[in-house]
Amino acid sequence: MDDPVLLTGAGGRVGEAILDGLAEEYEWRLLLHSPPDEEPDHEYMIGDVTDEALVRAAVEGVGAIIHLAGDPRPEASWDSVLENNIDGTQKIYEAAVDEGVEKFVYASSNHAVGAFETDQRTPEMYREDDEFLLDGTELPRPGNLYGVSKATGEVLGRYYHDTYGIDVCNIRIGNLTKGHPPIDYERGQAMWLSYPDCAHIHQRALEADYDFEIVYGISDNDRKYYSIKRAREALGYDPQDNSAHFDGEEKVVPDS
Ligand SMILES: NC(=O)C1=CN([C@@H]2O[C@H](COP(=O)(O)OP(=O)(O)OC[C@H]3O[C@@H](n4cnc5c(N)ncnc54)[C@H](O)[C@@H]3O)[C@@H](O)[C@H]2O)C=CC1
Ligand SMILES: O=C1O[C@H](COP(=O)(O)O)[C@@H](O)[C@H](O)[C@H]1O
Repeated sequence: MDDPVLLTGAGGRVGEAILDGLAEEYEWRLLLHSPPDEEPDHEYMIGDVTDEALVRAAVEGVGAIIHLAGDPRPEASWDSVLENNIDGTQKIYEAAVDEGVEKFVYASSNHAVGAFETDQRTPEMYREDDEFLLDGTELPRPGNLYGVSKATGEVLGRYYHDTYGIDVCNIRIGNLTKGHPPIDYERGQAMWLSYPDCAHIHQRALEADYDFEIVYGISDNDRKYYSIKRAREALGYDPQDNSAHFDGEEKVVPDS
């Protein structure tokens, strides 16, 4: 990717993981919601993704967009996800297709399919010996309004891809936790995404050739109920981390 890459929501956790791993790899344009405490090392703009004029200025001249900005709280209200997640995502897509942006990488979520985790399946589905596996071809099944907004973002991508030809990769991110998997949280361990694997899957989404994809963004955890086969095949994703290699905060299985 030779053109600049717009990273919305750059001041958040996923943005931190991406910039930790890929700061030097691209010419970044960061979209921040509020003024940063420290001067970023990259070009940046400040504003809200629901501000059409700001969004058009942010998108001008970029070749790809990683769209993270939004309300990430599973308990977020309808008013908040409608404005920040759904309207904000539609405004970015509209500006992207008008600008001729090639690739749109969208931060979807495990919560777009959270209602597959039924009382009958849990907690067994979070364990290594359980065979239940979602692969991205299933219909969305959100368990909260935040999940509805993430599924809607995927559908917006489908529309903008089919109508305008923009390449779209929806990454259903699991549980991003820095340094080690979540502790005493089986579900979180099954869908852990390490910071390095988060940067890597986003780099692959910027580099790979595809049309429209829905993939799961988790590390190569022994416990898993999301398949990473499609991410491997479509993107060339090759995760290096596994929550089973940690005992609490300690990594107990060394890198091979
Ligand atoms: N952290 C995780 O484990 C997961 C995150 N995601 C998704 O990844 C994205 C980023 O999440 P995090 O980094 O964890 O959240 P975060 O809250 O740390 O970062 C989100 C950033 O977006 C900004 N933002 C929110 N509304 C905005 C608006 N209307 N205009 C401009 N900026 C706005 C916030 O100020 C914040 O800097 C979200 O879309 C979330 O749904 C999905 C699955 C898992
Ligand atoms: O989509 C998201 O998912 C992660 C993981 O979900 P959780 O139910 O295990 O907390 C969540 O932490 C993050 O805030 C959210 O945006």
